[in-house]
Amino acid sequence: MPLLVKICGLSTRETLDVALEGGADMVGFVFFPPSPRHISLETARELGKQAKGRAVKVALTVDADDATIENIIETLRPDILQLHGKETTARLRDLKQKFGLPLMKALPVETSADLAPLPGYAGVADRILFDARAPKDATRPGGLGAPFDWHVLENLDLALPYMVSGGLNAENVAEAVRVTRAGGVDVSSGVERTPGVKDPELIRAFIRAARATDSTSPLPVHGERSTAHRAGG
Ligand SMILES: O=C(O)c1ccccc1NCC(=O)[C@H](O)[C@H](O)COP(=O)(O)O
Repeated sequence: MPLLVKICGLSTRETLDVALEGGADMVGFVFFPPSPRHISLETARELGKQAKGRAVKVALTVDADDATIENIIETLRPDILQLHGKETTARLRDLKQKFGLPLMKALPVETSADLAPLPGYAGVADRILFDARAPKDATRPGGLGAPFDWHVLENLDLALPYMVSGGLNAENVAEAVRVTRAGGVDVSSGVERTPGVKDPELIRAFIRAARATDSTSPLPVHGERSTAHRAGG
């Protein structure tokens, strides 16, 4: 099954179009004011219309309250919510009940000890995103362009679909997939010129490199790699 490719932190019509034309399965929009990729609700409405039906729309939030999520849903019309903060399993259950959207929980990874919360999340999340744990003094919990040790996931046996992110780029994405056997990859910094400024050529190169793993990977993949466009979750 083909690898799912997500381009995150899109904020302009032009770069969103490059990602969609390039064949991204998922496009991510950041709603976190301290981030250089944060978009307004007005922009969300515009980009949401542009991406509709062409890729899975992912709304990324960090410990957002209900009102914020409600506004995002009303404007972007996301297919899935990416939770990139310290959201608990109880909060996931609550969000699922209130908004009825598939949930992707981002899990910060540095060592294998970071996988301990997985069984709890596996009961309520629709997929997991393994991302590099941000340094303590970071201004945001993700989108920092730093990889984690992919070998931490080497022996992972997870029934849930999962994706990997953190410092990916066109050069290292094949190795990340080989080691982690993830069903999807997610990139932001690796397709940018400077934080928040996406580069069309880097987006195209990343999607090409990720797609190339489909024909080269001899290993079974553990993450879901199929109906993202339809299901979103
Ligand atoms: O992108 C941000 O600014 C951001 C802010 C707050 C939480 C998460 C954020 N980004 C997450 C992502 O874009 C990806 O899911 C992932 O972390 C990959 O980031 P990168 O290492 O930059 O490729």
